Amino acid sequence: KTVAIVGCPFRGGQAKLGVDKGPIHLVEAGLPEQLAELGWKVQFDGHHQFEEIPTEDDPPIGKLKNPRSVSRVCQAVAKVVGEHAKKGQLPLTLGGDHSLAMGTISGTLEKYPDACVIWVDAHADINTAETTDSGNIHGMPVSFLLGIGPKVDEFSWVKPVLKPHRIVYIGLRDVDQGERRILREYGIKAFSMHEVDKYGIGRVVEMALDHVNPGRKLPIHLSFDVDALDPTVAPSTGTPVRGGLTFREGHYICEAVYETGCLVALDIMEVNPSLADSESAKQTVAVGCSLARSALGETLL
Ligand SMILES: N[C@@]1(C(=O)O)CN(C[C@@H]2CCCCN2)C[C@@H]1CCC[B-](O)(O)O
Ligand SMILES: [Mn+2]
Ligand SMILES: [Mn+2]
Ligand SMILES: [Mn+2]
Repeated sequence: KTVAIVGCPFRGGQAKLGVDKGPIHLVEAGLPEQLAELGWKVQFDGHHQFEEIPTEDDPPIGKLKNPRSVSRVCQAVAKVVGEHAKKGQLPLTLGGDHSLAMGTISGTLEKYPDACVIWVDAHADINTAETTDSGNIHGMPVSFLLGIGPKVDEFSWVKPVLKPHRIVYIGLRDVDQGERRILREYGIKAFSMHEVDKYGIGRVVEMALDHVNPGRKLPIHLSFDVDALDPTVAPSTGTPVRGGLTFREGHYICEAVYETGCLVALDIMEVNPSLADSESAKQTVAVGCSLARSALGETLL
């Protein structure tokens, strides 16, 4: 089985510099070799060069920042991920900020229209053009994929391919008021850190899978924002929030998803190597690599 590494050096979905360097740090930490070690055939065509749209040519649309750049890059990513998936490969997208998931999940669902999404994150990333406060599109990908909220012409290419009962969240602990309303209104299942504490990660993952993939027959797209982990575990990320998943809880999710045998696509997002001292940056890059390995079959015994 081939894993196709899609390096996406992109930061337009948010304001901090450095998250576009995530892919190169993950690759230079040896991720391709580590996956080959696990027995994967590894295809890595080099990092995608997204031609930048100069800021002066990409003014906000309403509150949305860098809309043309985000749209163009995500459309390119959707095409690349879709192509790899159609070839029967497993696309592993390395971010880059989480707005990229508009592209990755669009690509996956083109090949696997009935795929379900497991979204591991401190945040719901489900703000609409109306509910967003920041205007940072990395806080919005899920709303575009569901086709909810006011239409934004620039993003008309994003088809409403995702259904509310086909996504489940694990790790939420910083959800805006508007997002809380949307989660309730659409009946979207979310296991916050409260549920992780209450039931333990084993039961939470089982309940999450039972919700979106009851017979374990549907393909799974795992979209992992490293800020789901506690900042002591993954410090070098753009929007850290205290009280997150432990190292083991994060890896357990990946191991359990791999065990289903249903994984068809994986995103490791929001590693920003330039946000902390080099030790913390290295630690965060190393966690990104180990999460990917666990989701792709690495076991402890
Ligand atoms: N909901 C957010 C948005 O900007 O829309 C607001 N939040 C930051 C904000 C800081 C002040 C207290 C409330 N939270 C970040 C989140 C997006 C995270 C995107 B991800 O990809 O990193 O998950
Ligand atoms: Mn996110
Ligand atoms: Mn997040
Ligand atoms: Mn983040």
